[in-house]
Amino acid sequence: MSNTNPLLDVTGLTKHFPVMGGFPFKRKIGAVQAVDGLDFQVAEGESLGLVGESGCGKSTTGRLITRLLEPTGGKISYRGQDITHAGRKQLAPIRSEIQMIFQDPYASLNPRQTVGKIISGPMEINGINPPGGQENRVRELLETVGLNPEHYNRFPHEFSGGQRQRIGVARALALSPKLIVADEPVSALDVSIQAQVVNLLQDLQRDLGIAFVFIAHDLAIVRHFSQRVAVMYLGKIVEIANREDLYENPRHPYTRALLSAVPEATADDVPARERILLTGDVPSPLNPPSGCRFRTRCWKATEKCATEAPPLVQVEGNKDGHLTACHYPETTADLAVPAARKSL
Ligand SMILES: Nc1ncnc2c1ncn2[C@@H]1O[C@H](COP(=O)(O)OP(=O)(O)OP(=O)(O)O)[C@@H](O)[C@H]1O
Repeated sequence: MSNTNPLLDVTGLTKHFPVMGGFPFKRKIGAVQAVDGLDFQVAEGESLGLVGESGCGKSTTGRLITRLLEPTGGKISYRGQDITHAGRKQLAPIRSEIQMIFQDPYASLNPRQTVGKIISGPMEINGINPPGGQENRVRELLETVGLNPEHYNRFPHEFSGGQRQRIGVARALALSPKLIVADEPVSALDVSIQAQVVNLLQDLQRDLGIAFVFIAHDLAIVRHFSQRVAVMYLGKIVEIANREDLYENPRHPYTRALLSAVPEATADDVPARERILLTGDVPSPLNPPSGCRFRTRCWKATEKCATEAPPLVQVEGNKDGHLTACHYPETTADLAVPAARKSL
């Protein structure tokens, strides 16, 4: 990706949710460090996958980018404009360009509104009357997402999960966005339907040049969709790289462990990737480990990992934006042999 004029430029993005307690007067007794100092860019028309286990801060990141949440720190620039703390008025023209698709196609559509009303909603709110009228545009959008335009007057409960997600996609397209944040858009769908919706999003990215931040807990889904992938762990990006580099040469032990859980078809003479089972739970973001946050589950951790947080830096010998945050990144030699695990 070109780093000149990214569509979205995020630096040091942080969101800490205050935790209140105490009696009789409630006061702040701590903070959930949901997102803690993220740096990444998204180029025009590019798809970035954001991957990690439940609770690592993916949805919070999506909501910060779309400014549904107010950041605690850091900076969000959209087309060179600082929108970190932009008010309603400054955000108005940008709101139409950045849209979100949600995980649950059942909860995200108003059951009392017709499909036509749901999809034209964003046009209505923004006072946009396209040439040919709103109804015409909605019918076009239904076709774009692979639904019959005759569905215009029907209600969400008349549709399957996959069809409902297509309606959600049509609504996101209504204002011709430049960037769509798709938050686990297929994880609530049957496996047989997931690929169809991913293919639809892929077509939109290619044909309409829309950039995507595609949030998923599953590296397998992101693999076919994203040109670049960022792996998150406990509020931090631990590795970010082009798709090929990330899947073929993971440098962070956590990425390697996540990838080892992705089923793969191998030829008879190629050994299957060794499965790395991480022990222990993800620590609480209320009180994350010192130094490297992954160290309590990492087979390579040393004293240094407990005292020094590793910065996200360029992988040695790689000039193409492959970054990792690890004091002891995996080497090509490491990847050839099973990970030696040790308890900490
Ligand atoms: N409004 C909130 N108030 C307090 N804590 C929150 C709030 N929203 C999220 N969190 C916490 O922030 C952390 C990150 O949550 P987030 O939903 O961003 O993670 P995620 O990676 O998207 O997980 P999932 O895949 O389960 O949605 C979690 O510990 C979560 O409990």
